[in-house]
Amino acid sequence: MQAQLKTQQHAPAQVHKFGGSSLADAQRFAAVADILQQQNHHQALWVVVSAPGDTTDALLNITAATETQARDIALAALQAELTALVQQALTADAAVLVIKQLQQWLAAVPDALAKQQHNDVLAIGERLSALLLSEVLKQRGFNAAALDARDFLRLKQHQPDWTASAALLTGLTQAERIHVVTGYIARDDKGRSITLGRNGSDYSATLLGALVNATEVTIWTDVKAIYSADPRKVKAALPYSQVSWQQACQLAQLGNPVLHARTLSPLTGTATALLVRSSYQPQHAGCRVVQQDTAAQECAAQEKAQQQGFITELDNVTLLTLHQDISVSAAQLTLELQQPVIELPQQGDNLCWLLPAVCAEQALDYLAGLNIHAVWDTQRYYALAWLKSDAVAHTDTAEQLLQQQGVLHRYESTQQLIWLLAAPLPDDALEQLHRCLIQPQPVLQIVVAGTGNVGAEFLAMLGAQQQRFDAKLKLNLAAVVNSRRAALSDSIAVSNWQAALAAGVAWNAQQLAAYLQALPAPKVLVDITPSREFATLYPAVIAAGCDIISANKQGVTLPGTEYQQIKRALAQYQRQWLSNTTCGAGIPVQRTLQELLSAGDSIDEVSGIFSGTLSWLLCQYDGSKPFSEFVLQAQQAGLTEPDPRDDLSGKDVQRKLLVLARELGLTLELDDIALEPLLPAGLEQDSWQQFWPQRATLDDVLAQLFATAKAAGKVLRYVASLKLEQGKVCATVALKQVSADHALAAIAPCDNVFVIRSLWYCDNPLVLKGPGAGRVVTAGGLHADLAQLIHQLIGPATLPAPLT
Ligand SMILES: NC(=O)C1=CN([C@@H]2O[C@H](COP(=O)(O)OP(=O)(O)OC[C@H]3O[C@@H](n4cnc5c(N)ncnc54)[C@H](O)[C@@H]3O)[C@@H](O)[C@H]2O)C=CC1
Ligand SMILES: N[C@@H](CC=O)C(=O)O
Repeated sequence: MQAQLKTQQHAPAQVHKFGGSSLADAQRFAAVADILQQQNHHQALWVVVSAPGDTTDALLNITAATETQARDIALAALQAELTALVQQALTADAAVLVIKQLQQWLAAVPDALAKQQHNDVLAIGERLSALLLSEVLKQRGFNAAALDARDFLRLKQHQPDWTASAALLTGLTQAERIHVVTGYIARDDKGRSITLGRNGSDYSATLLGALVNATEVTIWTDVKAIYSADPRKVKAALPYSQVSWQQACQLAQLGNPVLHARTLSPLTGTATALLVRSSYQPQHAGCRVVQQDTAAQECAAQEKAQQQGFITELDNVTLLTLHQDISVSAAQLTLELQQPVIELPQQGDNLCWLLPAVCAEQALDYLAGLNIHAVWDTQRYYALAWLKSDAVAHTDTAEQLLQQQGVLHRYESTQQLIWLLAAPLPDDALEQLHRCLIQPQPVLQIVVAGTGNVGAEFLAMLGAQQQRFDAKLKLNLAAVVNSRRAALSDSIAVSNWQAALAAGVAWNAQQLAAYLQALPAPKVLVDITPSREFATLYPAVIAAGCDIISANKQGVTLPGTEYQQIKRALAQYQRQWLSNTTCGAGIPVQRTLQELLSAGDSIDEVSGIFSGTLSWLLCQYDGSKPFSEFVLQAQQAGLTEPDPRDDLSGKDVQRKLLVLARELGLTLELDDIALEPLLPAGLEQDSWQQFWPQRATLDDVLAQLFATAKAAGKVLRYVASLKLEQGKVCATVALKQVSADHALAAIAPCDNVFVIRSLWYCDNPLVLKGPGAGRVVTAGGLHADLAQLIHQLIGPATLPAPLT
């Protein structure tokens, strides 16, 4: 039947469902309108709404009131509350009409109750939400109208009557209109109002999704994902960004509160995607329940599903034992009771069903009506179910833990394990169990931006790092990005990153931020690009919960206001930014300065050779061939900046000096550092390709400088200096001639030298020396930063045994 319905719908459609908490007050109505405004309006937009806040509970109390006076007081209180909501959400003119309508509905309540039409009373909450939201949307200029689901949605013995519903809906649909539909209510085949029970509005949304053949149905709620366990109890619960349809069905059967079996049923086997998103955090991409309608999707979803486990709990449940030859299934009883009924793996000849104790008597009555005899075990249990994953091979520790808590029954199938206990697990035991069953090791999500010289080397080393830390922590490569593409695939095999990137997509900043948001913490972005534009994304990256490791010097040298903005974001979100490779590549110069300062030393001067490229060039150049040929050689060895003129102009050294100045807490800008470039003026213009034909000018200047120095018995060195004297800062970057016995003369090509003078290192300075550029040392330095983050997660490193 659903296949026929699809052919009646032409325009692609989306359904968005908002629950009571998403519509609790006027601000929430405005937030919902904001969300709808941002949707793709080329698709027909259908909205399904629950009653505002606790309105349904208030209406249930009114229907249950036994005294007229108590009922009227409750009605008056509800009217006052809802009137205030309407007045706050709408302009005065629009509010008048809605309030008048509300008054009419509430005035009709006593009569409806007298006629036992309780469901008509319960419908008032959803009717108000639909009317109010459609008016809010109209105020924003949209063509919107409220639609009472009872005008088209028909159910016969709990089952949707697709033919009748589709025919009625066709007559009510208007093109280019946002239809705001009441959730939770429908009519039966006799035309009576019915309610759809617990989470009925979610069911309304998926029924509507099937009727209009929606491409997506989004359930907007107050959680941003489907979690591996209840995130209110288990802090380390993992928010999954995708679950398979099969997993969602199993979770629903186990009574998971996010999605219910009935919600899933109208869309099972269709092409409609189901999303769970938070209306409080609409920037999160949420969780997608994936239909497995293509081989590729099925494969990817299954692979993922095998790695994702879940723990769900049900308190106050009881057992029904039935003979196996019965004509009704647990799924049918679930529909009848609108409560989860879990069929336990069979042990012996009988069937065993687990269900909430509150509805046990109702279940027995229903079964008795079908002449089915069931035995009720009146013991109340706490049930803990584990939906298995391939990530966990054995459960010994979990079993031991649960035995200590007193397991009464245990049921296992290939996909699930259910334990019944006498009392709920304390939260710390649940946390421990989560560690055993869901995440035996913490996972650090790593996103790598930049796959050039250094980036490719970093990725090449990552496989070995994964193995080194394997026993304690999983390093998951969650994305690889370069200037053209992004592989945003949750889990990329490190050996396969090139292929993953080649199959990746063009990306933009918003997509990347949303992807980072959705990744479970802890997560780190490693910036190995040379891009200033990329560095400006840091505040959004930090807001998405990522730590940052950067080799990119652009972020650490942004103008003070932008740099401070990043620092503020780090403080706000309590994240870290490690940037040791931005100066001296793998040499731990910033770390040394940090340690000295934190121990109470005060730094007076940092000077020396900060450029590996220039150090290499000036050590290697002997006048035998043009200087530019050495530059090419350095570039090919991966020593230079992507554009080597960044080195030759001294700009790169100027940046490094600023990095160290900021490390010392100085509020310097790049222009505060006097710069004497090696590159003749004018040659820094245009592209590297345009520069190349003009290289003779550079070659001539260097030949002359070299000859002069040689004649004086000296060598050329490009020297940076940062001096702090009586509160004054003097920062310079310049070419120097130094004599052969000078400390900066006796270096190996590519060496950096950092000479640190301080209160404690006064007459005899502290000197750090070693290769300051190159793929391997820089990628190694990035891994040193990464290791620092890792050790914060898993504890300090175990050092190798001392040499004997
Ligand atoms: N080569 C060295 O010895 C050292 C390099 N560094 C720094 O490492 C960084 C990378 O250097 P290389 O690997 O040599 O550069 P590269 O030019 O070989 O690679 C740069 C990578 O960044 C990507 N990229 C550029 N703009 C991007 C953007 N806006 N968004 C995303 N990706 C972008 C490119 O597609 C490329 O994959 C630079 O910032 C450099 O200053 C730092 C210390 C030492
Ligand atoms: N070109 C740079 C590379 C590292 O930052 C340098 O050698 O200074």
